Amino acid sequence: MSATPAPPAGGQSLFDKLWRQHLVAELDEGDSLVHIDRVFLHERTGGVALKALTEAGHDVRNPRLAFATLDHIVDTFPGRNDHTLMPGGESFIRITREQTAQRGIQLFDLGDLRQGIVHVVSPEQGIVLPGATVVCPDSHTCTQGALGALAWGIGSSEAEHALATQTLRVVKPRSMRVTFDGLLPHGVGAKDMILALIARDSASGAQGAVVEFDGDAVRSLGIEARMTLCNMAVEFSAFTGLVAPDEATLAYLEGRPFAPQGEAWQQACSAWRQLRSDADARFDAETRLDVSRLAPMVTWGTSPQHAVGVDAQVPQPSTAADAATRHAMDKALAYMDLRPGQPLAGLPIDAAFIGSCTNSRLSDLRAAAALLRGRKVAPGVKAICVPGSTQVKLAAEAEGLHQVFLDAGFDWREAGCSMCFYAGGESFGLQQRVISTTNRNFESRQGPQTRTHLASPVTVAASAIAGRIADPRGLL
Ligand SMILES: CC(C)[C@H](C(=O)O)[C@@H](O)C(=O)O
Ligand code: SF4
Repeated sequence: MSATPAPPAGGQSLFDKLWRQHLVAELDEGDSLVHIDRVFLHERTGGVALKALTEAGHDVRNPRLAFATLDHIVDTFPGRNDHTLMPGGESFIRITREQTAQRGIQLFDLGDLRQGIVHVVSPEQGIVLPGATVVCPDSHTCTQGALGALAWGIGSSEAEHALATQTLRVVKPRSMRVTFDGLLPHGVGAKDMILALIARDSASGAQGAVVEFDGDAVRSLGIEARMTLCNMAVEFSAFTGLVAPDEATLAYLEGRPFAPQGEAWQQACSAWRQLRSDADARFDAETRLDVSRLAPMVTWGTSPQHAVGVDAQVPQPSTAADAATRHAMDKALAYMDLRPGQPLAGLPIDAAFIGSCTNSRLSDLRAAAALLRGRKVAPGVKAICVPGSTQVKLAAEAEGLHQVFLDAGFDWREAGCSMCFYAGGESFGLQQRVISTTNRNFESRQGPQTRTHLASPVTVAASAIAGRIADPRGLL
């Protein structure tokens, strides 16, 4: 172990600054010990981590800095109770309740108005804050980087370490900046931006880097849309994603239950206004993407990198750069039951899903509802809307959005992950074709042999009405 070196003058990225602020010590073998400001847990992985900690005889270092929610396997059916469709799922719920109660950790349980998907409720409650380090045993923790935090997904044993010590051992990741230039066309949003980036640079494009998203197109996104952008950083193989906080971030956080109040709020704002990359910051990698002519994006295959504009055709594996890519494309097309050169628009769908930590916030539901108002889901299409949190659900209901979804023919559910992730219970059915606002289109992700097409909320809404993959632009 050695003393922390003096900070280099200038040239620091936001990530460098956050890293330095949290560095406790440099350890051997290139590891660093970093302070962890918040640990968030959910019932699928968090209860197990707490139980292991109990069995090992360790205390939770600071229970007030740990939070838990029920989201992954709980039912989302209206009038739900503790029942879950996941075989054996009740034990995950029970263990999470027992362990959080024993440890004095706040749990956002069913019936608690703060319940919802972990990455939706953490910003909503003001638990994640600019400049904070936040970890959760869940890969989409990167979502929370949208607030200017260093937030990343960890494994269960790391969660135990973080709970017991309020620190983690980490090898400092490399850094990358992605600048989105231009202004987004009407009907095109954050989901399309991130799918376009991953499609262009591949699902391994970030190679474990902390990716800072910047540029005019990012600055003009609302905070919830920035969460959509950061949510899929992990699908780009990033360590995490983040956006430097600005006045919009501060306005979003002001008055949230766990955000600082009064004098402490003013002090926090002064510190947060310093959180940005220096003009001469150096990154290990840099790339840019102009969004001014971007089309709504839809995936055709089984990786988020298999995405094209909704007005484009399924690509030809014969044009792939190498044999491995060609083979992967052939396999994806066989799974998806598609032919090279086939137009994506017009492809009949069986189901439409609006939800998940990618696209289930109030702004997502408003955008979809604006398109659905006065229209009906095509006959034979199963359409489901699952708000990301109980707060989102209540806010949507207060605006009458639930009625728009119900009138159109959508199910209106309780908050949770639901069919974003097949937990062994509810699914769309064998080989059903689903257009979905989620973040993963892997084989069987939404149920056995389900064929998932990822898209934005407006593209999913337009497709639900058409009964086929459809371009939302003419309908907005
Ligand atoms: C179950 C959980 C560990 C998992 C994750 O880490 O992301 C899930 O949230 C997912 O989206 O696949
Ligand atoms: S909504 Fe989906 S991606 Fe997000 S945490 Fe839940 S299962 Fe994972």
